[in-house]
Amino acid sequence: MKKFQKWRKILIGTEVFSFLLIVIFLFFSKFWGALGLFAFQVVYTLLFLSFWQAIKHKGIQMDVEISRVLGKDAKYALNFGDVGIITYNNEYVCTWCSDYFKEHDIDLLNKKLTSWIENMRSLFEDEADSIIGVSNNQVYEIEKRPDSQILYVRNITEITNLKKELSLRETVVGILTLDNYSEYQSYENEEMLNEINANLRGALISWTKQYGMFLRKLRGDRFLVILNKTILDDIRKNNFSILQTIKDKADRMDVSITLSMVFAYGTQNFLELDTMLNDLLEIVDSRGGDQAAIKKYGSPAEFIGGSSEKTSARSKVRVRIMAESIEDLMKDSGKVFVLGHVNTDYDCMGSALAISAWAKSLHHEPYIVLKDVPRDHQLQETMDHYNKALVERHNIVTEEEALRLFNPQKDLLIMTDHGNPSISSGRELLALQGRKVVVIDHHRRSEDFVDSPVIAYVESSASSVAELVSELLSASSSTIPIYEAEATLMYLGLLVDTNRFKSHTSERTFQAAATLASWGANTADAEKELLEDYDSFAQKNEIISQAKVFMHKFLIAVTDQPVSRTLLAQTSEALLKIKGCQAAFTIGVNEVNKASAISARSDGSYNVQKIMEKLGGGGHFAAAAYETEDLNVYQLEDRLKQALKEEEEKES
Ligand SMILES: Nc1ncnc2c1ncn2[C@@H]1O[C@@H]2COP(=O)(O)O[C@H]3[C@@H](O)[C@H](n4cnc5c(N)ncnc54)O[C@@H]3COP(=O)(O)O[C@H]2[C@H]1O
Ligand SMILES: [Mn+2]
Repeated sequence: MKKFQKWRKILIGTEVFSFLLIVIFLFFSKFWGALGLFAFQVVYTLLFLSFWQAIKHKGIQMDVEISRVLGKDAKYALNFGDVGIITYNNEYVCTWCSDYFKEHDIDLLNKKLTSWIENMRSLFEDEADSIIGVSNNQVYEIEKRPDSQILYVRNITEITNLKKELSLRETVVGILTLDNYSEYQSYENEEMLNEINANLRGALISWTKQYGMFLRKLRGDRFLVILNKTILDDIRKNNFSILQTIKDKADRMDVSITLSMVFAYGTQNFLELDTMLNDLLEIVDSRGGDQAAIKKYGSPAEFIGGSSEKTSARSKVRVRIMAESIEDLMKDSGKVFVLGHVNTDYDCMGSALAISAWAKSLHHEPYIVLKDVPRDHQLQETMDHYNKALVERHNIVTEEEALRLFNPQKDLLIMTDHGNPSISSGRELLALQGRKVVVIDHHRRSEDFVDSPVIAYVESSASSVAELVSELLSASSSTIPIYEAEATLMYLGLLVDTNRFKSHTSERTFQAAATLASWGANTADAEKELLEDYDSFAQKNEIISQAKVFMHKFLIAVTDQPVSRTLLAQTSEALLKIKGCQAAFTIGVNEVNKASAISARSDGSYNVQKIMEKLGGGGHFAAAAYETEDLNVYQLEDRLKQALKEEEEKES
């Protein structure tokens, strides 16, 4: 319309000019001339206005046909492909459109295009080259030609519906497992087993029937199910209520059996699905069972449930078998290299020392790859205290030194207190071809787990690796040189990881503590090692005073000052002492790498691991953490709050 504005100026110009002429005629008393001119002016104005009105109403429809612009063949091609073309002006008003729109009863000419499909805006604002929009239940794909004001439109309703339908019919395979069932099978009497089968297996079978799944028993405790995406969505909507049903029924019978389910989909390659299911089963098992894991091919796995901390299911038999297997592997290998995690803590160092002593007892040269790796400063102080004994009995080396000594064909790597190569002190060692790895860990296993370990002893039911290792060493028949220094460091690992026997403890934890005491742990002085200096005490209280209540049951404290990860952990632990606080989160800048870090703790009734995993971190049910260089502390606080809210909505 813009270029027609000049016509308005011409009209006004001529009107003024003829008005002046009329005045001049009147001045010279030429009445007839004035009257004639006036009549002409009226007719002229009326004509102009009606022309203007017509343009406004009908638009500047220049009678352009595609066939004239592009030739007849192109017009047929466009008709055949059912493609429409639109041109528009700077105000995003349609200035011309092809016959396609008339044929489909879409009236666009001279209308704002966004009034037809709202999200076309992103095309105009150059945010996207093509969009998918919906109008009148029809789905259109609209593409913009670069550097011009032309749009191509295609109706993709049918394809979209087919795709949706296809994805709903997509095959999903799953495996359902009753955790711990096999233990009962070996120890319980026939009568009890019958009751378990009738109650738990019965409930499971009728649940799968209710949803119309295909079900086949693989073992006494394991079932294969085949379903489709629609059914999976239904189960999800129901929040996998069967998990709770099984748990409740088991509670009533006083057996600790829970349900684990894994589902895989997203590929037609059944071998691929098989691998996905096996991986998921392992992950779910090492996360403690009682949960569902779903994985779409190519996307990260999603975990649902797991709202109970699994009670210890690690049988004495399993401990003995593990101890024997690890020992055999050490015997068959050359040197043994023990790897820990960065930000080394008591548990990691204590268990590394114990494994080093174990290897030594089998006459193998052990190396602990934890030299020059950032470590907790209290740990450093304790190690300084025991320096003489430690230097005498252990080789602590840098990764560089280890790389020179390491022979991938013969030597053995043992990862302790971690299973994720990216936080390992031996990242480059782990990347070498043909290396043999053993993992001993108590963290719930995440997806970033080291590739093809020979043995993975991952027990999330254990309080600490110190607990696991003290059991392993007790089961070994060799005489292991562990004295006060090693035992005290392990005992401190146990103390810190259980927040001084307050969380994540089981009967086995206290047994481990007793074992460590019998090996010479200085339990009386251990507490003293954990005393804080005044500065960190003051800093901690300063952060605590900033803490705010969130959603009535969380406490969140934020500081933009550089602090140690340990201080963040200690602050969250301190916040838990406040009444009504189910989970505490402390956010600060990690003094080592300047990343924004969160340390999360719960009183055991809330799963903080789930929240940290949602952000990209990990940990355990009651103690978890996350670190990122992409957000500042306040942005991280917002992300955390959002995650807490989302989780709450999901739960309700
Ligand atoms: N970037 C990340 N991504 C994914 N997961 C992450 C992560 N950073 C930490 N985690 C996980 O979160 C758990 C808690 O870490 P956080 O730093 O709060 O707490 C750590 C550590 O800061 C704290 N700590 C170390 N020395 C301490 C001391 N002297 N006094 C008190 N607490 C201490 O004890 C906890 C030992 O944690 P543990 O290794 O068993 O378990 C860790 C680890 O599993
Ligand atoms: Mn640790």
